Amino acid sequence: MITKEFDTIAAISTPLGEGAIGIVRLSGQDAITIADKVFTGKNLSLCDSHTLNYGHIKEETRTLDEVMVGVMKAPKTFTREDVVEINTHGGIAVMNEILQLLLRNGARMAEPGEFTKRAFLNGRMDLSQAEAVMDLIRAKTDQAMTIAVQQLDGSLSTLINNTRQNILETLAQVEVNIDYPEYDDVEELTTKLLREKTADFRTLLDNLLKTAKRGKILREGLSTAIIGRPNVGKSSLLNHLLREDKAIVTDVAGTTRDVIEEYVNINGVPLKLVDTAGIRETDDIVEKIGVERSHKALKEADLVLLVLNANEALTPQDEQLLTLSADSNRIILLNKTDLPEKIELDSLPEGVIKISVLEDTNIDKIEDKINDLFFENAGLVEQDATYLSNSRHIALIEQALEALDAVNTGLDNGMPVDLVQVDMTRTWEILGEITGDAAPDELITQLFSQFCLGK
Ligand SMILES: Nc1nc2c(c(=O)[nH]1)N(C=O)[C@@H](CNc1ccc(C(=O)N[C@@H](CCC(=O)O)C(=O)O)cc1)CN2
Ligand SMILES: Nc1nc2c(ncn2[C@@H]2O[C@H](COP(=O)(O)OP(=O)(O)OP(=O)(O)O)[C@@H](O)[C@H]2O)c(=O)[nH]1
Ligand SMILES: [Mg+2]
Repeated sequence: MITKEFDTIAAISTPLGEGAIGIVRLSGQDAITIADKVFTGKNLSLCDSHTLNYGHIKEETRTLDEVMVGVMKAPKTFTREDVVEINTHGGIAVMNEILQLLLRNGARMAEPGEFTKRAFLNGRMDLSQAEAVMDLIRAKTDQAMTIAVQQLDGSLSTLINNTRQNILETLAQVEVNIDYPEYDDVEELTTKLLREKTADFRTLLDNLLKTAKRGKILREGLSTAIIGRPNVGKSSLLNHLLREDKAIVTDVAGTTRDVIEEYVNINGVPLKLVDTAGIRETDDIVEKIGVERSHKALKEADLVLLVLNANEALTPQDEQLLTLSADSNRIILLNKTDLPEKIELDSLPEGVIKISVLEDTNIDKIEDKINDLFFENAGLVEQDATYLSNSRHIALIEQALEALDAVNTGLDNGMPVDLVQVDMTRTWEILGEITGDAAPDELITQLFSQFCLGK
């Protein structure tokens, strides 16, 4: 493996706070020479690879810090270049001064994501794996983490590479048929092959796309709106699910004026809970804006928790909300069942859950129901499954499916095989954008620019 030659970059790779330890990282062909200029201790160029070495960082006679320096020699490193990691005390001033010193000694300030970009450009990982590095850093739940680690490990890459290889082989077979038409029915044979293969690829990509909905929820959270008319106990429910008092709860109708957003974890799935202002006709300007936002939250939500008061008869507002939410993924909650039941159960849709936030009755049933609705009772990520969770990948798989549809349409319309081949080739190219084999430079620049500094 020949690595491309780049200049030597430097950045602080740990958070810029008051950490116990901070890491200032160098990568590039001069990394070790530059580090040796400022490090007193062993001669780093003589050290074994993947060793940690004690010493001091000095600028002439002034000592900047007492450090440990990690040396990793190309090509067996994260970037496939020489990498030096100076483990400093984690103060902002210390890390900054050491970084500046390295820059004065010939290193260049790294751009966001540039270390990972080099790992990609030098062939250590493909684009989907580089994206997984970022997903992993951003993961907020166990499950989002599991998906990212699997992708970093190359699960998606393998699936895409195998499919692309399969497409190439199909295209090659078609070429052979065209070039050596030994049989009279070569046209028929070729069409049959293309049809069968297209169906196979479709099934595979369709199944992959089906994981996307779940993958997206696991990564971004399930946006959940709690709606209901004033005073039914929406904020109480939010607080209960959060196990803390985030929203103000009073017996005054119209207490919540604005939308409150909070995250809770249910079986490893993040719910982005949105508490809304009780929906009612109102003249109060602040409350009015809140109510409009509630309508918006309802429209945008993946899941709606509609709260009704069991202790009161159904009101026209309740009816309105029942209609409004009828097309959403909805769970109807009858709250305050600790009080005498006055609501007419017959007039409600099936599957209502009777709860009491006050007495903590049946709240766990809500969690079960969410599992039923979104994860068919299998909330956990399967260890070996490949999930699509990145919207760029999802869009590309959709495009690849469209290209396969075009192959089918072409075959149906009796188009010449070489024209059908064009759409098959396009499928191959689109899939290549996922792994970066066929990604334009601008895309690569844009993707890595979203990374954090020092990564
Ligand atoms: N200090 C430190 N910790 C870190 C990183 C880092 O760069 N530095 N990483 C950065 O993201 C992650 C670990 N990723 C890494 C991936 C590959 C190699 C590496 O040297 N790979 C060699 C194999 C070396 C060996 O087998 O001994 C290789 O792939 O050839 C190092 C770190 C998380 N923790
Ligand atoms: N008895 C009983 N009271 C409850 C229950 N849940 C909430 N409450 C009470 O109902 C009142 C209203 O609760 P909130 O949570 O503020 O209601 P809300 O739906 O957020 O009201 P708005 O913000 O005004 O729309 C408070 O006095 C709560 O203590 C319950 O399960 N049983
Ligand atoms: Mg409220």
